[in-house]
Amino acid sequence: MTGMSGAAATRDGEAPEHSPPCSPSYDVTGKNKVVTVDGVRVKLQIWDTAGQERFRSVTHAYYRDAQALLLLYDITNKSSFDNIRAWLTEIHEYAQRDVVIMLLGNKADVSSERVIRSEDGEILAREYGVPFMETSAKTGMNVELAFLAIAKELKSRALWQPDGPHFQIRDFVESQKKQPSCCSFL
Ligand SMILES: Nc1nc2c(ncn2[C@@H]2O[C@H](COP(=O)(O)OP(=O)(O)OP(=O)(O)O)[C@@H](O)[C@H]2O)c(=O)[nH]1
Repeated sequence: MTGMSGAAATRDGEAPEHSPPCSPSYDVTGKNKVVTVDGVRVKLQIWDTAGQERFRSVTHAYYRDAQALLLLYDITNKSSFDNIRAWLTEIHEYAQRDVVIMLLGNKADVSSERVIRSEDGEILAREYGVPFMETSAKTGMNVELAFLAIAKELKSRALWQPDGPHFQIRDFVESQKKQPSCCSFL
């Protein structure tokens, strides 16, 4: 999966306030995920874009109401990485100003075909002030962590108090993320 996925959170059992409209370009089925954060079940309603090639035709309504956006590139595909800047420009223009953004470099299991270094993802993420990690949908590396971090951030915002502790999503991701096992070809 490359491109963008959006998420909106509710406490489990509540109906989401906003849903993306129906379109053949988006998979809006079967993507609800419940994450338990400190005893609170947070339901994430997740939807995907169909792939980076079609990002220009994305209907902005799909992510206008998203509370979180996961931007995925494929570490074996340079154009998917190059498209991330265009996604970020779109987000800046059309998404909610306080949307939670996370950058993910997927397919970290196929190190032999890697063309994007982990540092390149880190540099891009730092430039935009967003958390970053590499993932593998195949092995599951860091996948649960990505959803957990989003759920924690959204729960923290929902329960925000001026004097309360503030969850720092970037620190959390940095402290928890696993690095891909390195590097049989080096
Ligand atoms: N090895 C490996 N393969 C993956 C991983 N994630 C996805 N794939 C494979 O990559 C291919 C494309 O995955 P998709 O999820 O369809 O990617 P997409 O960018 O959403 O593609 P479109 O929806 O067709 O635009 C599939 O064959 C997946 O099995 C991963 O982390 N590791």
